[in-house]
Amino acid sequence: MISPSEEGEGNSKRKWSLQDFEIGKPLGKGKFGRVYLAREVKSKYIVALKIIFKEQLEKYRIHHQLRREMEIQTSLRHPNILRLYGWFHDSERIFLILEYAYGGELYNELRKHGHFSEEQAATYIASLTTALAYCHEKHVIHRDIKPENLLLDHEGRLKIADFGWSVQSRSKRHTMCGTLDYLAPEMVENKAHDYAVDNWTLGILCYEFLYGAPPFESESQSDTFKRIMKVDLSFPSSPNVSMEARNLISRLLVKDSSKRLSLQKIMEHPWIIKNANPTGTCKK
Ligand SMILES: Nc1ncnc2c1ncn2[C@@H]1O[C@H](COP(=O)(O)OP(=O)(O)OP(=O)(O)O)[C@@H](O)[C@H]1O
Repeated sequence: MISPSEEGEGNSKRKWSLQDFEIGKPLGKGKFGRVYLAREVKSKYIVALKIIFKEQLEKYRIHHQLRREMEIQTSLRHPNILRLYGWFHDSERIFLILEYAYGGELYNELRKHGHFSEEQAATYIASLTTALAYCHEKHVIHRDIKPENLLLDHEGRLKIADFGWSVQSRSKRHTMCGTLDYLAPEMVENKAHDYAVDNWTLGILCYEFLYGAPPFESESQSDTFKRIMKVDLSFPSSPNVSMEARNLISRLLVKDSSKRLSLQKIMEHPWIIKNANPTGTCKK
């Protein structure tokens, strides 16, 4: 079966419309739209159709952001990045034709189990690392990697979704964005930042995957802020978390962004080598 994109390159040759799809059950609701399971009539290919109301985009003045998100996501081809096959619109709505992630949000898995095993956590971190290396090669910094933006396919393979906050750039950035818990010190302080912000986030996620909560979580935003700035990191005693895992986390949560472990070094780290499943799949 061919995917909608293989019929024509992106949106340039193939013009999609609502008639090309049978709409199925709702998959979820976001801030700006709803997502439905859908099937392309001709190929019977299953996709997720995200519907965004133009009125909402105008109200929140995010049409430029969405356009950027769509352009970035259509240009990326990686097994751990959710495909955006194309888009179309009518007078009121914009429709995004997305790869369907059968396993839903990684966040739900994490909440259901409390934390992941070392094998699962390492597999997700390795998947994220290869996907980010690919993004960085293309000069894309994601900047909003958090469990809610990570989906799972039918084999438990991680897919990065939601490029709303990502930027395509060769220079250091200054914009403030994202949820505080996952932000690197240079972003909290609004200093210039570069690709190493994603490496910090990998450290945060690795901690959260293994312990069930992000490391600097606090009662208030200002306390989280202070803890990030101090890199106030502690490891609760847990029989499930090895010394090697803690070593990797400590080498990513480093204030000086130039001293953080590189993506290549993450892939060579003993904890990843020992625990990550090379197929990238995780059976529950
Ligand atoms: N491609 C997909 N495959 C399966 N489920 C999806 C897919 N995309 C979204 N979903 C589900 O639909 C829900 C809403 O997605 P959506 O992207 O609109 O919300 P969001 O991630 O909260 O983003 P935003 O904050 O930008 O609105 C998600 O929580 C997810 O469970």
